[in-house]
Amino acid sequence: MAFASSINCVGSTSPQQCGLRQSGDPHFCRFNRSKVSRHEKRARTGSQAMVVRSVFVSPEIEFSKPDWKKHFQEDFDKRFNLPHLRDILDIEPRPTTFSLKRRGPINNGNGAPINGWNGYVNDDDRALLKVIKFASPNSAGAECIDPDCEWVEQWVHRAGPRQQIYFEPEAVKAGIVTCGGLCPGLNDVIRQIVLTLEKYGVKNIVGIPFGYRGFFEKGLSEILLSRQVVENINLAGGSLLGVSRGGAEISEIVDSIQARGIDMLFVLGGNGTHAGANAIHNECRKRKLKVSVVCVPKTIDNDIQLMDKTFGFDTAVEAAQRAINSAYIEAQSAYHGIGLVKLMGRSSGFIAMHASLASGQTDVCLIPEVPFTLEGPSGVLQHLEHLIKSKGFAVVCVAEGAGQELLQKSNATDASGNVVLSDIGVHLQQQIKRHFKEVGVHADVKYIDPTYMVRAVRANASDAILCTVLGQNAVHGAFAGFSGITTGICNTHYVYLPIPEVIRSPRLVNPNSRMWHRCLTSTGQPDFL
Ligand SMILES: Nc1ncnc2c1ncn2[C@@H]1O[C@H](COP(=O)(O)OP(=O)(O)O)[C@@H](O)[C@H]1O
Ligand SMILES: O=P(O)(O)OC[C@H]1O[C@](O)(COP(=O)(O)O)[C@@H](O)[C@@H]1O
Ligand SMILES: [Mg+2]
Repeated sequence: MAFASSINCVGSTSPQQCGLRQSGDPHFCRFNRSKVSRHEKRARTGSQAMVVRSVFVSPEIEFSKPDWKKHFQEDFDKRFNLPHLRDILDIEPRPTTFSLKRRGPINNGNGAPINGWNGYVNDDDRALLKVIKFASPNSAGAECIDPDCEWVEQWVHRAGPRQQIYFEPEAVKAGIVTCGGLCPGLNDVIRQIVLTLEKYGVKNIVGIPFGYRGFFEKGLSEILLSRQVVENINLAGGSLLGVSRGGAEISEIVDSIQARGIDMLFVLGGNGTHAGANAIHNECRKRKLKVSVVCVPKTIDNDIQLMDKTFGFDTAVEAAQRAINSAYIEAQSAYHGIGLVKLMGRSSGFIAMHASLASGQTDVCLIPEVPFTLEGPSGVLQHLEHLIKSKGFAVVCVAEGAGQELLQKSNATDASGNVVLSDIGVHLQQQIKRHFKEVGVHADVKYIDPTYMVRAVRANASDAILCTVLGQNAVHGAFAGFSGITTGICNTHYVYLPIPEVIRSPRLVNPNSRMWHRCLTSTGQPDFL
């Protein structure tokens, strides 16, 4: 199948770069050979007609048929439809208790707005997911649906308060849980969820300690939450509730949800946490429980699909940039100094790329999505030698998941099943020292690993705002009766998305994107291949 391998993602050479590492989904960014005749023709004539997809496209869509767009859109609407408690339960809504006006009634008691004023989101409101119309699959950063990159509208559900709600606030017990690793802004989101729940009139709010484990591990008890408890928690990093990996026993968790009488569960976490939340949602459905499971994506790596960014990412970049700045000062002040900074990014190099761009002080940025060699005339070490000889110092920024193929694999996994990576930072440090010793050139290598310092800081202003909106929207989503959804910012608008769509694969830096090209322009680095 020479053809299939020739039309993988733009600029990618491995399945990981197509988002296949976790999803194993062969359709994520590869066309079905038998159904793409025009594309095939182009590929065979040798042009660079390779296409990156921003969304999954069902293998059933036949691009050779004139009505493929209609089928795509029907399929898209079906997949992005939000699961609702009504799907399994015979329930009626009631007018909301969430008031948008300070004084006086906002509706006449049955939900109809007074004087035509209406500050609520309509269930039929939609936001456009993608706004660039690419002229060809070869346009920089093109994300296409079909081989010819035609314009296709992709509408997703708008987030926000609804006029009708599906819970009696006074009777609601709400739970909040934070899973995975830390991320700046967790406390901001917890705080906003609590404040918004109280605004609806909810009185029974609890935190589940230390992630999913808190549901069933002995000795861990619920933390009562109220405005008073959460008032100042946003002033510190970390999570008031604690976090953990592993321990996602779905049926035990749902038993525990039932035993505790939880009606709404707010789950803050990354890809793994979302998979767990979706499983909890499905188990609740199976048991016909009136439980709303709503996620807020938390990942410092910024690796959740479809979203502009996740909370904490801006803050992480700011903190990472300070580490790069220190490496720069150290390198510049030393005779033949080389500053080396390792940043987080298990499979996605967003922090390394953005921190390099923000600082403007990086000469070499290495990320998991872009393969590189260390040795040889086009290798990283030769380039560093050139930098030392030409400008006297150099700064390297590497993401933890970069260059794993150069290292010995440990085969170890953490409690959540994530592969424990080999340390590329330490490896680079050793290899740089060895190389310069071998070529007889003095080099003073200063290695900085600020990863946990980056993760532990409190959210900056822009993240604090993002956390506020996402926390509030999570509560609005639960009261609206949705379950199995997550909240996010897509193309500057706030939306709800069904969980499976955002965790098909981790979001990766597109090596053909303008942003990666800007990073290369800024660092001045060559291809290391
Ligand atoms: N596929 C999965 N199904 C159910 N639960 C999962 C899955 N993957 C991870 N989890 C659980 O989600 C939690 C967080 O996962 P982890 O990968 O550590 O962090 P993150 O959610 O940030 O990716 C852990 O408790 C883990 O056991
Ligand atoms: O040492 P820990 O706590 O397992 O965290 C390390 C990992 O956390 C991450 O920041 C990702 O965390 P999440 O999986 O929670 O999103 C990775 O970049 C890093 O590999
Ligand atoms: Mg994860």
